[in-house]
Formats: sequence, C-alpha cells, structure tokens
Amino acid sequence: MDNSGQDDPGVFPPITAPDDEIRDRAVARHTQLTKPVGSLGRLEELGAWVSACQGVCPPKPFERPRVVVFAGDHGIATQGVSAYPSEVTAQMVANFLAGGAAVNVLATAAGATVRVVDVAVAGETSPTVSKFKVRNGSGLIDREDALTAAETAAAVKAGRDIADEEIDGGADVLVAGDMGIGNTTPSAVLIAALTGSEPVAVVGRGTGIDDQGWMRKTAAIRDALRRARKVGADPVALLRTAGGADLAAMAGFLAQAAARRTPVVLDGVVVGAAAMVAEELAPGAREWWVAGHRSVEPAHAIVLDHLDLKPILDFGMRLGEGSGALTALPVLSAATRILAEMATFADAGIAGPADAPQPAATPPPAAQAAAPEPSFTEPVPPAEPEPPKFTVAPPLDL
Ligand SMILES: O=C(O)c1ccc[n+]([C@@H]2O[C@H](COP(=O)([O-])O)[C@@H](O)[C@H]2O)c1
Ligand SMILES: Cc1cc2nc[nH]c2cc1C
Repeated sequence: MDNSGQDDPGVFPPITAPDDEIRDRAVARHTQLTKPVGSLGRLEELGAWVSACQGVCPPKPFERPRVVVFAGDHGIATQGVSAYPSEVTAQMVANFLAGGAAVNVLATAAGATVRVVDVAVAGETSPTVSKFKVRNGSGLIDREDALTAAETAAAVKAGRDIADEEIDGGADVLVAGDMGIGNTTPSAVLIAALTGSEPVAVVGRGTGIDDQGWMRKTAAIRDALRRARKVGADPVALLRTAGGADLAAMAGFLAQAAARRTPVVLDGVVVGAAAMVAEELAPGAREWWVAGHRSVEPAHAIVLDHLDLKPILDFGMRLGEGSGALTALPVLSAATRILAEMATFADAGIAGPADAPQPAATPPPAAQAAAPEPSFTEPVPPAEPEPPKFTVAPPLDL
C-alpha cells in the first residue's frame, strides 16, 4: 500500500485510473458473448468498468460488497432546516444496529454487509460504532466553522482508515451511505462553493420541509456560503468551514478507496457532496466511482454533471443511508457476472457476428439524426414529500 501523504490526511498519493487496456479487452469480449453486439446496453459499459477497476478480464463476481454508513449531526439542524429533530440521528443508528432500516434490507437483498460509524452524532451511541467519533455534532455553519483544523484532520483520517480496514478485510466493492438530520444543508453549501452555484439552485426539500422551512434553509445556505466561498479553493478548509465531521470522513473514505483501486457505488446528494470534495483532494478519484442513482435533491444533478457521472437508476429516491446505491448494486453485480459467466459464440458453437450478415455497427446518417439519445434511466418527476411516518421522534412542528 502506498502510504505517501499519511502524515497529512488531506494529502493523497496521485490517483491512477482503472486499467484502460483491460477495459478494451472487456469491450472486445462483449462482442464474443452469445448476444447481438451491444444488445446489453449500459450493462456492457458497467461490466467493462468493473473489469478495468479489477485489472482483469473477465472480471470476478463481487464476493464482499460492503456499505459504510457515516452518521453525524449538524448544528444547523437547530435552525429549522429539517423536517425532523436531531435526536432521530442517534435513534436511526440504533435502528441500523438492530437491522430494521432500509439500508439493512437493501444490503441483504444486494448481498452486502453493513458497517455503521458514528463520526459526530450528538449524544451517545453504542461503543461498537463510536471508535472514530470526532465530536458531538458539527458546528452551526451559518455563523461558525463546522470543525476545528484538528477535528477536520481527524475526520478525514478516520475515513481513510475505515477504507483501509474494509479493503484489507476483503471488501471488493464499497458503498458509502450517510445518516444525519440536517446534513443536506452543509452538502448544498459544499456543492455550491465548488460549482459557483447560487443557494436557490442547490437547496432541496431534504427530509420533506415545507415552504417556510425551505426559506429558512435557503437563508442558512446563503449565510454559510458567504463564509465557504472564501476557502473554496482549499478542500480541507472547505470541510472545516462548511462541511462537518461525517462529510470529511466520507471524503477521506472515497478518496482512499480510489487510492486503493477499489470501486465504489455512490449514493445521493450527501455522499455526492463528499465525493466532490474527495475529487478535489485526490484528482482522478471519480474514475473509481459509479453513481448508483440520481436523488430528487436538485443539487445532486449538479454533482453528477460536475463529476461527469451517469446514474444507474433514477427512482425518485431521497433517503440516504446508501439506499440508492444498494438498489443499484444488483445491476452492477449482474453486469459483472454477464462478462464473467456468459458463454462465448465459440463455447456454444453458435455462428458469431463474423459469420453472420451484420447490421451496421453505427446507424446510417439519416437514422442517426432521427435516433434519440439512448437513455438507460427513466426520469421520475420529483415526488411530493410523503407525510413523515416515523414513530420514534415525530417531525418538528415548525
Ligand atoms: O441522499 C440523498 O439524496 C438524501 C436526500 C434527502 C435526505 N436525505 C437524508 O435525510 C437526512 C437529511 O435531510 P435533512 O432534511 O435533515 O437535511 C439525512 O439523514 C440524509 O441521509 C438524503
Ligand atoms: C427522518 C429520517 C431521516 C433519514 N435519513 C436517512 N435515514 C433516515 C430515516 C429517518 C426516519
């Protein structure tokens, strides 16, 4: 393992891209499999990406997918920017540990196991998840820094160490998830600071705020952004000023996974904000990530555009916890197994493309002009926020 930069957790070794030669081999193998050329659409591209990440063709089916949920509270939640109170964060951590949350169900369905890490939950959580705890809740970012410099370094290092632990423990694909009441506000600020976006372009309804909440949240983003823009060129300073310990840990985790040449399935807007910072910390890291889905949060589309990532799913989801990524993981697994397990024309004794009259690989110019851009995701209009049904702590009466 390359340890360069370990003394300063914000300094990463140069990221090298997945293996292009292997990717080409995987693309070529697809033409030999018993199907019309190109007929598995985006599955082919995803399988070739996994092959390139693993550096082997055909790729190995995933044996140990792992989701890490980074939990943390945010002082800004006291400003009426969420539909739920901060105490839900610790309660949901307990729910994750009891196996009752969406992340548990979706992980089981996708063949993944779950790890929960309390990086900055306000209050106590189980000692089994608090080894990397940096503080109780991050600061009120519209008026003070989210973290001290030492806390920022500790949080980024925590994320790097967690990635190392998981990869050394055999994880062959990672998923980052998040849990933290109020965390869509610092996420929006980070995204706006890194893309030059205005508060109204990045604000979203999060857990389901009403119009009054939307106005409070937009004002909070505006005030925090005024502070964040001053340090926008320095990703560590940005995490300290306007992020939080959970976001800093996620950024360290995502950058370290890339440094360790391990593929990651990204989740929604919060993981997306951390990914944008990780790409600043470790340029090229994005080549090691695939976007599991597009969240309904408007800022997530900005993230995907900025990182040039095409989501696998667009299901109108806005939960977090890694839920969108885990819903997409079976698609990525299927794409990998197609390349690994399908018979070739030669294996099956079927006349392959070279033996049969072939349709033109590219449509003739007229057809090309008329052909719509292939779309692998169905856009879903933003859903009306459902009335919250959580029974442990009711939504705030704002
Ligand atoms: O991942 C997303 O795109 C996403 C979108 C909206 C909400 N969330 C989750 O909801 C919580 C943050 O929402 P809020 O309204 O409290 O800022 C936090 O626990 C996130 O995991 C997550
Ligand atoms: C309010 C709430 C926010 C969440 N964010 C991720 N999981 C969640 C679960 C609940 C209940």
